[in-house]
Amino acid sequence: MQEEEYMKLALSMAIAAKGQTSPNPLVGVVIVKDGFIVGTGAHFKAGTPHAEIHAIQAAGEQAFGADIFVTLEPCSHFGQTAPCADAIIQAGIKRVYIASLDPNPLVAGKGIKKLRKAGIEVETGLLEKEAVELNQPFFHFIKNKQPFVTIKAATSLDGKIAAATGDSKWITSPESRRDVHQLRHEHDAILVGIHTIIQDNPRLTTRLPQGGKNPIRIILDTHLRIPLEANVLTDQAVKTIIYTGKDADSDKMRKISNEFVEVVQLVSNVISIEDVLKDLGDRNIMTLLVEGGSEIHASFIEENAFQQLIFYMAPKIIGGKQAIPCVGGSGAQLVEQANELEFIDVNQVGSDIKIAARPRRK
Ligand SMILES: Nc1c(/N=C/[C@@H](O)[C@H](O)[C@H](O)COP(=O)(O)O)[nH]c(=O)[nH]c1=O
Repeated sequence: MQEEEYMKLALSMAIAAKGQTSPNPLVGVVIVKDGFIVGTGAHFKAGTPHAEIHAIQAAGEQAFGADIFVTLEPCSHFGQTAPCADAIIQAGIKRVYIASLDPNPLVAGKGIKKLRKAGIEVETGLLEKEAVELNQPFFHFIKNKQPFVTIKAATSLDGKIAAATGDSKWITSPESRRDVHQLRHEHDAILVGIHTIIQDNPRLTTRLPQGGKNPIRIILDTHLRIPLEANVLTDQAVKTIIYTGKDADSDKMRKISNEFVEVVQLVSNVISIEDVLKDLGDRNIMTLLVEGGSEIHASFIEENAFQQLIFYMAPKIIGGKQAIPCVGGSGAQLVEQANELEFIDVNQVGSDIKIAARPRRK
C-alpha cells in the first residue's frame, strides 16, 4: 500500500463515526510498521479516547519506529483526554503524516511543533482536500459557533413537496426515506416549522433497522400553536426544543414544558433564524438538519443560513398551481436574484435522484 492508501483507510474510518463525535471532529488513524498495518483507530464519541490513542494501544510495541497516518493534526492541549502529540512521542513513532490541520487558531500547528521538537518527521497535506471536506461541519462550527445547516427536501420532479390538498405521503421511495433516517442519525438536531407539525404530526426520530441516534427536535412555532397531543411533545423519544415569539401564551408554555420539552421564548415576534442558530450553537449543536416545510426552507434560503442542501427528487409530477412548492416565501423577483448554488453530488437512491448542493463559493 502507498501512503495515500493508508490515509484513505484512515479517512474511511473517520467517516464511519459520522454523527457520533459531536462537538468533536471525525478523526481516523492508521499505524504502519515495515509495511504492516499494526494499529488503527477512530474517534467514536466526545469525551472518549481520541483516534490516535486507540491506534497506539492496538499497535503496542510495534508503534516504536512506525509511521502514523492521521486525518487531523494531533491535539496538543489537555482537553477531556491527554494530548495525542505526547502519546505519539511516548510511543516512539518515527514519522507522522497529517491530512488536515486543526482549524482552531489557538491550536493550529502546536501539535506539529511539539512533534518536530521531539525529533519526529512530520509531513502535512496528504489527501488534505478529502480530510477538510469530511470535517466541514466541525470547521464551520469552530469558526462560527453555529451549527452547520443542511436543508433536506423531498420533492416531485416538478418541485412540489405536497399536493394542493396537503397530501405528501409518500413522494419519495422507501430507499430515499431510509437515507433520510441515516441523515437524521448523522445530525445533532432536526428542525421543522409548526405547519409540518400540524400537517404531518411527525416523530422526526431515527428509525434505521440497525438503530441510531435521535436528533434533538427543534420546532419553530411563533404563536405556540403546537397541538398538546403532538408526537414531538408526547413520545418522550428525545428532547424537543420549541422556539416561540414574545406574544406566546405563557400558560401553554408552562403546561407543555417538562424534562423532554423546553420552550425558548424569543424577544421578537418574528422568529429570527440567526437568533435560533446562535442559541443552538451555544448548546454545542454542531449539525442541524432542516426538514421543512416550504416556508421554513424559504426562511433559511432567503437568509443564506444554510451550508448544504440535499434534495431527493422523485420521478413523479404532482402539478397544480396550488400544490406546495419546495421553497415558499416570496421568492426571487428576478432570476438573476436567484440563490446561486453549485452541485456537489448527484446519485440514484431507489427510484429517486439525490442531489447535494451548496451555496456557490465566491
Ligand atoms: N413526504 C415525504 C417526506 N416528508 C417529510 C416531512 O414532511 C414529514 O413530516 C416527516 O418526514 C415525517 O417524519 P416521521 O414522522 O419521523 O416519519 N420526506 C421524505 O423524505 N419523502 C416524502 O415523500
